[in-house]
Amino acid sequence: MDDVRFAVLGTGGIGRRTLEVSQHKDGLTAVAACDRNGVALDHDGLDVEELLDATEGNIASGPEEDVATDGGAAAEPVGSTEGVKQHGDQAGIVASEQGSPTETPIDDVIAESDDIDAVLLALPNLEHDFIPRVAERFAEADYGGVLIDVLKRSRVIGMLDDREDLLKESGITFVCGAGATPGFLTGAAALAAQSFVEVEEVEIWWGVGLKSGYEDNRGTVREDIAHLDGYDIEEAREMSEEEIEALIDEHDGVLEFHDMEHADDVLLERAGICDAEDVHVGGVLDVRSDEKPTTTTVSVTGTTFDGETGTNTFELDDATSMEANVNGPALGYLKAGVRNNRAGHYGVFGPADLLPSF
Ligand SMILES: NC(=O)c1ccc[n+]([C@@H]2O[C@H](COP(=O)([O-])OP(=O)(O)OC[C@H]3O[C@@H](n4cnc5c(N)ncnc54)[C@H](O)[C@@H]3O)[C@@H](O)[C@H]2O)c1
Repeated sequence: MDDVRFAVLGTGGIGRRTLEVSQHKDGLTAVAACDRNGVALDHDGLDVEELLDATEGNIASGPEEDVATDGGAAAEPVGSTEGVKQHGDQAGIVASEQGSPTETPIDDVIAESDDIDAVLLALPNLEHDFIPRVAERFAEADYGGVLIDVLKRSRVIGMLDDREDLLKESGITFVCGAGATPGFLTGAAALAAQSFVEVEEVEIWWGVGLKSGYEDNRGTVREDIAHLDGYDIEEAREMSEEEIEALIDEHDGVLEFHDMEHADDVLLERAGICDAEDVHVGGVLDVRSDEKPTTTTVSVTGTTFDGETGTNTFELDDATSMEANVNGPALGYLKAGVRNNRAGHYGVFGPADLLPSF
């Protein structure tokens, strides 16, 4: 496992950090990266430092309305720059000396995918079928490697399962929901459940302090707003940057979420650990402080074989940031995906499927 060549689709808040964290992990070489405007490719390995410097404060983020909803090439960007955070001359990857502008960034990576072991999809998920459709395009091109996403919404997992035959035929190992929650914390719940023969409830409660990362994570914040009472995904997608700022002001920078539609539920159910309805996810996001507003915990309550009822709790240190807890696990799951792919295990896998079975 010392020769994993990987690509990142989307170099926003998450994708950039994945590239950065990968430099601290063994055996990972970034060979391709793209955003909505450009692509950087080098099979000998990208100069990650240069790419990060060029895109610092210069992410081609933005609302999803400029991503077409039908399949194929139409899913490429169509040029709107509304909401794009662009402090340099050019937005995103094209500001790097390794980047080239393109109308077809994802297809450009697919064209090179014979020499790529794994592709992390750090793309927005405001169009729920966007990531499944991207997976389909890789399968149609006969890609035989790992695809991995960090998406959050439960309903997307079914859309991936619907495409499992196509993915298997192509030799793709798709690891879904492999960020922090779902991802890291789903895996923690799967481990914590091992004491029990019956799991009654899984409670995930997260805290994120995002002051210094706020600019870089506006895509994620927009998606989270859709989970607030009175909001849905369409409204969140259509909100202007000013409306988002006004909403954040109203809450003094602190947003609290309950009963979020996070795929930890279906991912734990498909691994046989508990019913999706017994999984509850909520948390607190503070965009004005780097301190976590609350400690992130996963509590799994269940009954042991000898009739005891107990709660196993997994707690993250407040010193570990959201970026550390999304990207470390995403790359860890990516490596686990490559191990499985090389062993001929194809199809759709959740984080809990890569851990001890229940
Ligand atoms: N599971 C977790 O714990 C977790 C945590 C945080 C974020 N996320 C998810 O990560 C994803 C990315 O979030 P982010 O904050 O990095 O978003 P972002 O808006 O900062 O970045 C998105 C990137 O995708 C690119 N992009 C958009 N449309 C594209 C297209 N058609 N072709 C090529 N590139 C395109 C953009 O240019 C940008 O580089 C979101 O779906 C978010 O929900 C998951």
